[in-house]
Amino acid sequence: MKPPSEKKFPLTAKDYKLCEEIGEGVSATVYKALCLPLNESVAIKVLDLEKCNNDLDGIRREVQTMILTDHPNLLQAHCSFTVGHNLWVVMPYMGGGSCLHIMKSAYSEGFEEPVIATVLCEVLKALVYLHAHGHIHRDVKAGNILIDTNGSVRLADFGVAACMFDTGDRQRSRNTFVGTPCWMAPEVMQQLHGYDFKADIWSFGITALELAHGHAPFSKYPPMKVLLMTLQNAPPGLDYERDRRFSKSFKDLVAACLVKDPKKRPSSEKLLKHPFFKHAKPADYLARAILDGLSPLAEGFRNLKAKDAELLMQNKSLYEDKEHLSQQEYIRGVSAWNFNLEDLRNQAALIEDDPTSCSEDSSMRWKHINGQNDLNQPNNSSAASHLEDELNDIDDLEKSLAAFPIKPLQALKACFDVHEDDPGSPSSRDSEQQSQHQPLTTAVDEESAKNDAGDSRPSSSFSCSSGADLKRIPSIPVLQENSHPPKHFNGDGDRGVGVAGAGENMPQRYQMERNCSGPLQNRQRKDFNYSGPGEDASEGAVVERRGRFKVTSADVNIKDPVNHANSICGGSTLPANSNVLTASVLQSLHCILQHNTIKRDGLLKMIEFVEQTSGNASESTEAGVADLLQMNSSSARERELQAQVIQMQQSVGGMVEELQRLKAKNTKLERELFMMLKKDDKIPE
Ligand SMILES: Nc1ncnc2c1ncn2[C@@H]1O[C@H](COP(=O)(O)OP(=O)(O)OP(=O)(O)O)[C@@H](O)[C@H]1O
Repeated sequence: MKPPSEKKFPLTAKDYKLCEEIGEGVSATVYKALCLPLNESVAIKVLDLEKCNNDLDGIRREVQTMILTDHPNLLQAHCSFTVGHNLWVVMPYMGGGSCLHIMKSAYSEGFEEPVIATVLCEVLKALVYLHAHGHIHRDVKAGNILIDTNGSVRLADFGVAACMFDTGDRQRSRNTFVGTPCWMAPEVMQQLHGYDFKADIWSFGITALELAHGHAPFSKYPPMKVLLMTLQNAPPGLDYERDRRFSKSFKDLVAACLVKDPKKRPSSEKLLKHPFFKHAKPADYLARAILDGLSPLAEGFRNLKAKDAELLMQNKSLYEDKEHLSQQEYIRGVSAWNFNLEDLRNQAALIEDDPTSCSEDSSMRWKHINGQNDLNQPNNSSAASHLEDELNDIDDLEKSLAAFPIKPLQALKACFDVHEDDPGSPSSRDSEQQSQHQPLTTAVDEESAKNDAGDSRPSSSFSCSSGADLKRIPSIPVLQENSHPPKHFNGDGDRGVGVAGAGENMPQRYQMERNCSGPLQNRQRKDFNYSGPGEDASEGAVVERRGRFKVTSADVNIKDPVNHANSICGGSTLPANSNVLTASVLQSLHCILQHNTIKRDGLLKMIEFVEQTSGNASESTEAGVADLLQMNSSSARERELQAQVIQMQQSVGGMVEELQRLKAKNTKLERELFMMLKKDDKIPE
């Protein structure tokens, strides 16, 4: 319970003087301000209720939680009120800014271990308090860890906090998809059985990695990829060469938090007893260790923004291509994005449409498929390398199909249907079942991932939608006035609320455009070509976007080994040294034959799989299929799955046609070869 506030913060905009911009989030801009009657510096978070994607409940919950909580490590709001269509949340000013801000300003490689231990220990105390009071924070990350000039640490941003005691409709919110993808626990992504405070422990572990490296794992990837990697890969950790500088206890702590099964993660209370926190130091240590020498917050923020702008301009002149530019913005901004379901859907739609190949580590795959590596030798004909590419495509295809019935996809489908909030969503299959389909893992290159992450704070908002029903928000009371603080903190968000203040002018916003740089489809399109190494060791495959959602034969025509071989042996004249030619053609033909055999096998497997998936639904005892059947037959999800099966069947048809075409070419080539050999035989005569 929070004691009544001694100070009464005014509830009208005219009592505050907005100064510089000090931060920008997905849905808000934060200003340093002066509370005139109290002559006190404050931070004011200005949320545009018309633009932001939050619902009224979410906003109200954030502010209520911020006001009601009372813990030295939680950022408590002084008060809030509406100003026109904006909500102003008045908070203590934290002069050091967020850990993310500090890292971007001066510690792009992350902090030293004692700093990390100190920060995390304070954050964990806040989590212990929140969890004990029935709250899940749901957005623990460096951007939400604020540091004051004296080094004190507070966890901020209750924008997505949920109450574990909620029931009924509000409980449903814990079966929905909230948070920022890189920090999001697998069970939050899956939404199969809801989640609890252990989701914060996962985010806490990711935050530990973020503080250690300067960026969160997978932060360079688009949200969809982050989802798939989080669900399918081994949890990230401090396992790399560059992590040698960290102690065993730190590595242990991270490993304890980043366990996929939430039941196996420790509670916040238990975690606080972890030996790692013996390294934690008093707050003033932080002030000395990381704040000394940093420029004032507003100036630092301006510099970062200018850097961002410069980078964007550079990219613009480099690429001139808007889509590519959007990609760059996207990559830089991903760590600050809140997850937006609509965009995820858009990404999924894009995945279905995008025919570009995204092959990875092709040589590995070739070996995997072919069981030999001779074609990878440098001397081999280019036909062979084309073949290799094609084989990779087939492998993608097989991999995609093999992965189709497993849990992550179901989970993602569940995500798309989030609004249905289906409690009977398909239950998961174990990862062991995945493993039988898992193709070879890609080699990892964390350093390159790190370099690519860019880590510049975006100037951006990603998901601004006008949200028709939000129009009513300003007319609805938002927050209990701080002049009547609640007597009890019982975790119930349904308290009476009051509105104060209205219609004051907003200051001129920093004229930098926010990052609403077009629909995600456009941003993503080129990124799909990215085939760089993943950041973390994988227990399963890094999922190919294209293959995961739609199997097409589109790529088969891109590099046609048969045509290539044709170009070697075709034409009306024969080279002088026909024996050499014959040998090379023979080699090519051998490759083609081999390729066709493998392709045929791939097709057979695919046909078999599609038949199984579509044909035995009624009798299947397989968990995934049975789970699907539990769903209402008229559900949108089932229809979607059926549509996918049909799509796959069509793809199979396409592949069969393609195979026939290749076979015909093959026969023609064989005939030509035969003729050539015959001709060769005649030469001595
Ligand atoms: N009280 C504060 N004092 C100082 N700086 C702050 C304060 N609150 C926020 N900031 C700065 O503003 C940035 C944006 O904060 P904000 O809470 O608006 O994020 P958000 O909109 O919730 O974004 P996200 O969704 O990414 O968490 C923070 O990362 C921090 O650098």
